[in-house]
Amino acid sequence: MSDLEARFHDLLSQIVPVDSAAAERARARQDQLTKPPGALGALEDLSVRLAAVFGSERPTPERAAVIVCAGDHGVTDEGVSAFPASVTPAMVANFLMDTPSGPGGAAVNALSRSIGARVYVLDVGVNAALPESPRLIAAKVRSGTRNLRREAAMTREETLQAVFAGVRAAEQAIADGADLLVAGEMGIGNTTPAAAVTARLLALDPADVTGRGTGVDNAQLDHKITVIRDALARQASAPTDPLGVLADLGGLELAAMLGVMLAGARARRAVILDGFVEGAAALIAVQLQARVRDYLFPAGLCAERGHGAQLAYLGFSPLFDLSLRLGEGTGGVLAVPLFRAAAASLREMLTFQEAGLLGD
Ligand SMILES: Cc1cc2ncn([C@H]3O[C@H](COP(=O)(O)O)[C@@H](O)[C@H]3O)c2cc1C
Ligand SMILES: O=C(O)c1cccnc1
Repeated sequence: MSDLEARFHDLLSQIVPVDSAAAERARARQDQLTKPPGALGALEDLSVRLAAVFGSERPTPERAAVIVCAGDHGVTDEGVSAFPASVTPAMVANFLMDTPSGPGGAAVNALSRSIGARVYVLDVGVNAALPESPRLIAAKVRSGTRNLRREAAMTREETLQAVFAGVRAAEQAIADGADLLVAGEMGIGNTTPAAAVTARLLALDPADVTGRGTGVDNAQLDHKITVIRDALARQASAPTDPLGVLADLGGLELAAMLGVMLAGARARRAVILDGFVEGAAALIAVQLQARVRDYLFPAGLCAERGHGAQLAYLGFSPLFDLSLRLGEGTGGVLAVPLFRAAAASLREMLTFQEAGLLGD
C-alpha cells in the first residue's frame, strides 16, 4: 500500500459518528419552542442535524467558506460541453480578479459576498498557468485528466494527491474559522465524469443521469451519453471500489471535493453540497465511509438531470428549487442563510415555559 493510500485509510477511520444525544436534545427543544410542533418544517430537521454535527443543542454555525475546486478534463476532446476547455482557466482568473465590488467577478463571488462567505480557489488540475493570487491555493496535480472515454482519467496516486489537496484546503478554511464548508467546482466538461461516476456507482443507465451541463443541444446530449457508455464499457473499475471508480471515470476537482467532504467530516463541520458534480463526489464519500453522510447537507435541487437520483440515494430532500444549473458552489452558498436561521431558532427562541405561555 502506498503512503498516500495508508494516509487515506487513516483519514476514513478518523471520522466519528455525529452526536445523536445532542440531536435528541435539539429535537426535544424544538418541540417545546413557542410554535406548534413541526411548524418550522424542514428548518427543524436541519437544526437537529446541525446539533448532531456540532455536538450541541445550541449550535452556532455562522462562518461559511466555499472551496471552489478547479480542474480540466481530457474528455472535452470528445465535444461533450457547449463551451471550450479554455473557459476553465478564464473562469478561475475571474474568481481571483479584483473588481469594484471586491474579489472575484463570478456568480460564486457575488453570491458569497451577499451572504458573507469567504471564497477559496483550489487549482488541482487546470490546464494553464494561472495568475498569482493570495486567494489561490496552487496544488496542481496534472494539467487536466486523461480522456476517460479511452482510458482511466487518473491514476490512483494522482487521485489521492488531489484528494489531499482538498483535505488541506478544507483544513485551511477551518483554521480560518469556517463552520460551514461549501464544496464547489469549476471545470469545463465535468458534468460528463460526474454522470459517469453516478451511473456506475448507482448502477443506473447513463441516459437517466446525463444532463445538458452548460447547455448542449439534443444531438450533443446523445453524443455525450455515447461517450459515457464507451467509458463504462471499458470496465476498468468495479463499482465496489469507489476510489477506483473516481480514478477511472472522475476528475481532479471531484477528487478534491471528496477531500473537502472527508476533512470537513473529520473536523466535525457541516459540508453543504451544491449541485450534480458535488453530488457525484458525495456518492464516493458515503460509499467509502457511511458516517460521512451525517456531515453532508443538501442545498437546492439543481436542474441537471441525475441530481435528484443522487439526492434520493443519499436520502436527502433539497431545501429549495431555483432551477440553478451553474455549479461553482452557488446553490450551496444560497443555502447558508437557512443554516444560520435553523440554528438561531434553537438558540434564540423561547420555550412555552420560558415565555410564560403555559397555564402552569
Ligand atoms: C462561463 C461559465 C461559467 C461556469 N461556472 C460554472 N460552470 C459549470 O459548467 C461546467 C460544467 O458543464 P459542462 O460539463 O457542460 O462543461 C463546469 O465548469 C461547471 O462548474 C460554468 C460554465 C461556463 C461556460
Ligand atoms: O448542477 C451542477 O452542478 C451543474 C450544472 C450545470 C453545469 N455545471 C454544474
